[in-house]
Amino acid sequence: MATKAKILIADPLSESGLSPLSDPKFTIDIKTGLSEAQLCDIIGDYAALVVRSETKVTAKVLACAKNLKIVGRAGVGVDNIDVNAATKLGIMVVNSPDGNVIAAAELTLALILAAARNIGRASHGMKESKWERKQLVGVQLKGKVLGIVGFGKVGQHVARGAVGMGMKVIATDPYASASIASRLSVKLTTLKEVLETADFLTLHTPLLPSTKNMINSQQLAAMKSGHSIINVARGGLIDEDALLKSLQEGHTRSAALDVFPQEPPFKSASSVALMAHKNVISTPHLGASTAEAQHAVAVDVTEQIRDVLLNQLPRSAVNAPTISTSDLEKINPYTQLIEKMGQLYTAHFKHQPPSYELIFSGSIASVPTAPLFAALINGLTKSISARGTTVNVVNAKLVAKERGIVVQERKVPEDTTYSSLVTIKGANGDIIQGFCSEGSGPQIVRIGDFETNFVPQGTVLIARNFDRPGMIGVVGRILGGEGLNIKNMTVAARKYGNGEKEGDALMILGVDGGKVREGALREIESTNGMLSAQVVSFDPSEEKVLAKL
Ligand SMILES: NC(=O)C1=CN([C@@H]2O[C@H](COP(=O)(O)OP(=O)(O)OC[C@H]3O[C@@H](n4cnc5c(N)ncnc54)[C@H](O)[C@@H]3O)[C@@H](O)[C@H]2O)C=CC1
Ligand SMILES: O=C(O)C(=O)COP(=O)(O)O
Repeated sequence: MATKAKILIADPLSESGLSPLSDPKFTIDIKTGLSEAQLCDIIGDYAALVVRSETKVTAKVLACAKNLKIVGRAGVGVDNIDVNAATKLGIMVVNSPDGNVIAAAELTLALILAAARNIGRASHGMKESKWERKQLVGVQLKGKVLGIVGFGKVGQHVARGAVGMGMKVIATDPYASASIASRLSVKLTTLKEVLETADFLTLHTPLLPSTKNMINSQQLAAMKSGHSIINVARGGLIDEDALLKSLQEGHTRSAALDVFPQEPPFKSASSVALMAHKNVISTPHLGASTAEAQHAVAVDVTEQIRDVLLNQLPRSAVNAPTISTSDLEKINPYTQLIEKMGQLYTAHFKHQPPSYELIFSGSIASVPTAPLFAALINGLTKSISARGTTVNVVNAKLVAKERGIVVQERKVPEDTTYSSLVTIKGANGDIIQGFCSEGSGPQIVRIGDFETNFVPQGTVLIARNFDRPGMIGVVGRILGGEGLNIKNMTVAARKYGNGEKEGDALMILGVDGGKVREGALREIESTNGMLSAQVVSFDPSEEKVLAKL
């Protein structure tokens, strides 16, 4: 990396968690509390952005982020990030799916206890010299039913604690594992049964269009009288006006809320009225706020930012495939190979068929191939896309769809002509083949009907000519006249199709000393005996990169 990659930390992060970024390749700016406009003004300079739940990473912010490769969410929920907009722009979004789970579950347990024993009201009264022993008689948790909506990581840990306190725990989650539930002595059931049986209801789903306002007046009415509701997930899951009405009617006994539709909630009339109710305990989104959780989420995210800025795949991307480090090591040389094969395909065959077969033979057939698909799309579209368009594992599928490119992948592990061979075959039968060797990296072994063996690097001129004496000399003279050197040369003979009957060959020349001008290329092409000529420039900066992101 020639220039330092700039990283913006836009929400408060644990200082101890920043150590993965203490590398001379990076500069870190900490600027918190920025408005959308302020963020738009400065984000263009940054390669990485780190946020928690406060900063809203909107489509507008992302559109201004011309150099942004990655947004790191130091926490679980990514509802403050426009993930779709990021995906379209090829910007990776990563989070920390585990770092604050225990913290969120422990706050939930604290709030269940607080709601059962009126701790908020009692503490508040004591500050006002009120000794309210009679008014604040609570309920016992042992033997009561805890209903969990969303039996993921936080929900499961809450269940462990609640079972430990002698509660009966039931949960609803369409994707929950029955074996985990049974191991934790939790009954998995429908939302209807959870609502009808729970004495305490706790929410642990993400905020999604399908979960927004999932607890509304209808659901509250279905619950038994005297229940308590705890929300340490997201404010938008509960209809606040409906909950306030239910509290006012005494149908809901108490509520404990850590999260609100707008945060801070003080400008929202609904939130303010709800928080003011005597049986509501509220906390300022403290679910993840323990020293341990903040250290864990910061390390989790800064490590991934470091990896992505060094062109490696992260371990928990929200909008890209996750690939193990060992698979990634195997894939890396092939991402370069396939990107170059794609580039060669577009340059040499001068057309883009609507569909391709991407065939992996030998050992490469056994690794996950999503980055290789992305490398193909990048290579095929590189010379014909607007400059600066990023194609990577994040947006490759979208770019392919937009350009109407369909790729069928085929894996043939038993084919071992080479230890690993990659074939790109267009719908009309045009083929490029290549493999990676340990010593010299990517190599091209077939272009169309011609068998060859060359390393795709630097500037390469490919000319098809009738196989007759003097052709190489002509090309050498024209290039020499342009001040260009031929640094290596391979002649590829026809091996496939009509074999030698055509009487032509491919000349593949590595050219040094500058660009091959369009005029020189036309002069070569119009030489008697020459059939076609193209130049492909393989970007030297990409020779060393790992899986392209
Ligand atoms: N207050 C705070 O500071 C914190 C809040 N959170 C919130 O808690 C949420 C849950 O976190 P994790 O358990 O780590 O996530 P998770 O992804 O492990 O679990 C979420 C579960 O919700 C389930 N789900 C989705 N839609 C559902 C529906 N309609 N009905 C029932 N279940 C549904 C999913 O199948 C999944 O099992 C996060 O999305 C985040 O918004 C997380 C950490 C801290
Ligand atoms: O991780 C989550 O989803 C949280 O809600 C934690 O939010 P925070 O990082 O504390 O702003």
